[in-house]
Amino acid sequence: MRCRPFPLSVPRPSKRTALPSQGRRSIRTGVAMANEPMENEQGTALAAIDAAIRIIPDFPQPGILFRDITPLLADPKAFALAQALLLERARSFSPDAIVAVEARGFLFGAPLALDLAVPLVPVRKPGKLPADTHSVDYGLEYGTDRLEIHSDALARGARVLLVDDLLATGGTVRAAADLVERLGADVVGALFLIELTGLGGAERLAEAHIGVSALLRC
Ligand SMILES: O=P(O)(O)OC[C@H]1O[C@H](OP(=O)(O)OP(=O)(O)O)[C@H](O)[C@@H]1O
Ligand SMILES: Nc1ncnc2[nH]cnc12
Repeated sequence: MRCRPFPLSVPRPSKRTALPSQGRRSIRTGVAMANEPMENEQGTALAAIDAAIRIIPDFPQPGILFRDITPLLADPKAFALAQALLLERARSFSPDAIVAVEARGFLFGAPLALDLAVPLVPVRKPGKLPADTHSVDYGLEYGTDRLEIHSDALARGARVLLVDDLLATGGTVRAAADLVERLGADVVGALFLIELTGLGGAERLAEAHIGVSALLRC
């Protein structure tokens, strides 16, 4: 395994809040389980997810080790495992809305919003959203960019879970959090497939009081 599994850093849903459909289910089959040891099954699933992520050196520029999720997307079993584990974590935040960041964040955020039956709100690159927007500039591991959100996308006080594929410097999700807060909603956490450690992302989000959960740490 090239990345380390990142254990649950948020409380599991309590029996009180768990719906019948939220009970423990086999990651492989989706079937409810009685006493199977969750940790071993998670470890196996995380190893399969990790194995489906390809590392491309020097993309998009020299010195960057690019984590390519396209083999994961092309492997329905590994993709389903990743979504099942992300869903378990997402539930524990009890979000009212999922805010997902263009483009790769959409791939993981959209199925989570459907499974949780909460609104999906896209945060997009500039010039893509047709109605009135708020925008913010931010820095990337490789370059700078701007993000936008529709001004009417979130209710004031909504509990928002931010979703993206990967946390590097934290600039993207910090910018998305700024947009959410400008709309008067509350960021309850940030969920990732991969956290790259050593780039200060989790620390940067902690400064903004945003807790991070990720399936893999690299
Ligand atoms: O933590 P950070 O340093 O901000 O980096 C992480 C962001 O970088 C990547 O997106 P990218 O901007 O490359 O866009 P894409 O999803 O459209 O490929 C990735 O999907 C995250 O959104
Ligand atoms: N190293 C990396 N691999 C994939 N996506 C990224 N986004 C920012 N840094 C990245």
